[in-house]
Amino acid sequence: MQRKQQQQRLRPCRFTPADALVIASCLLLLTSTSYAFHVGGTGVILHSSSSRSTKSTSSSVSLLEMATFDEAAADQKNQVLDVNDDSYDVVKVDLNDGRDYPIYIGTSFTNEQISDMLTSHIDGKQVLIITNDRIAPLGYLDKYEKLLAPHKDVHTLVLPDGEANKNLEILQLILDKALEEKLDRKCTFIALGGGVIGDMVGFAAAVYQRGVNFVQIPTTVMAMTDSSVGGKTGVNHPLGKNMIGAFHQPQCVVIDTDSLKTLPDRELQSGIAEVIKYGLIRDSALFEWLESNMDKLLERDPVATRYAVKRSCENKAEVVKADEKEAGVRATLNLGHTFGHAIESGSGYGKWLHGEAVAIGTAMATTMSAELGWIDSDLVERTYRLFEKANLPLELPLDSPMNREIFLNYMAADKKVANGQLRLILLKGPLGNCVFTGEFDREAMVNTIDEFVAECDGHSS
Ligand SMILES: O=C(O)C(=O)C[C@@H](O)[C@H](O)[C@H](O)COP(=O)(O)O
Repeated sequence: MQRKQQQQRLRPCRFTPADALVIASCLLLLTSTSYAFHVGGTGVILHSSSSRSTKSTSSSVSLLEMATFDEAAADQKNQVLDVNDDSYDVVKVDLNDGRDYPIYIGTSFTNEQISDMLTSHIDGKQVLIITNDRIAPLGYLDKYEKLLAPHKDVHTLVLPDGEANKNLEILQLILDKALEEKLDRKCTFIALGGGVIGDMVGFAAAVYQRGVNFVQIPTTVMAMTDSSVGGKTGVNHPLGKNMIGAFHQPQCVVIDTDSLKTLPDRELQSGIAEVIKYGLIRDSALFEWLESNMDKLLERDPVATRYAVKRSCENKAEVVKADEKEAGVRATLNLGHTFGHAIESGSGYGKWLHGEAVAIGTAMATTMSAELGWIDSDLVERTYRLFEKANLPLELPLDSPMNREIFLNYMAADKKVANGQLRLILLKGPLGNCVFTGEFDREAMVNTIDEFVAECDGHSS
């Protein structure tokens, strides 16, 4: 492990009276009811408990409907898919009300294949392709525009790249464009880009004329393995990440892993954080495969890449099917995100790539799980080693503004807070098992935060 075992030499925090009040009330509120369930490994065990009532929620039904994933995946280690480069895979996202949709995953799709896929999922005549100013000059926008032009009335919009631009002001530009072009309710928005574009375009589609169709064409590992699937759309607010949004599912997701050829290394590594996440929370075989194949992923080996993308999409589709609107098990996809989102918001959007913040957040969740005695040190070491192999950060830099106060403030507003109680996803048991719970020792959480901020500027200032 490279991360230093930081001494808990805690200097007194300098809170203003107002800050102290906020934090004190957060900590008090966080000790109310508790609700936990356990997911992972070769099955799904539900154990929900509450100090006020015994909850038998609908999430128990969807949880138990989940397949036993590890059995099917038992032989994954060192295995790569026997895929023909000319073929493609389809992972289906099963939803109710006829909203099922396919995720097409291929390497070097032919123009005809792309055109067929897109036109078969775009009903109306009008299309608005939205991308960013990093993707557009690389030729992808031209390519999709030309492919659709013989069939559709195509409009395009290029937005500024980056997490700092995932906000209501930039979202407004999408709505302005749609209105200027007189796009009607039958139109389809196409999100061509990474997670920021996908989340924003999806949200614009959710609210434009109270909802129009949209299609995801992800171009980053982050978007291919996570954000383009499952219908979480939205924008950031200065007071919290993804705080304004909607659940709105796409018509289809078209993943051409060829587009990763132009992805900067840092972005590639950032996306791998979410792939590691699936391994940690529910797919131990994927984790083991990553332990053996990380080099191939970093070298952009097409077969390994496609395998990681497909496996991630299968995991995500399975969880989304079980719990589309995050009533329960879907929250497990948030491993490391409560800490990570606090880091993204508290450091200023754009300072960290999402996956980098999630990597540090996952290191925090892993450290806390170990401090609680829920996982053994071997799992902590394997987790750290895998993130290190992916060149992902596991600690905050010395110049980070983060401190305990900032962490707790953002975490108290996390979307998983219910009735004042903060719930976290923590690892528990062998690799591939996690819990979503509010029942944990607060001291372990605060100790973990203190350990990670001990040498940061934010702590000492
Ligand atoms: O799809 C989900 O559900 C996830 O939580 C996946 C996350 O990896 C993703 O970052 C998501 O956008 C976070 O959502 P949020 O609800 O925590 O804002």
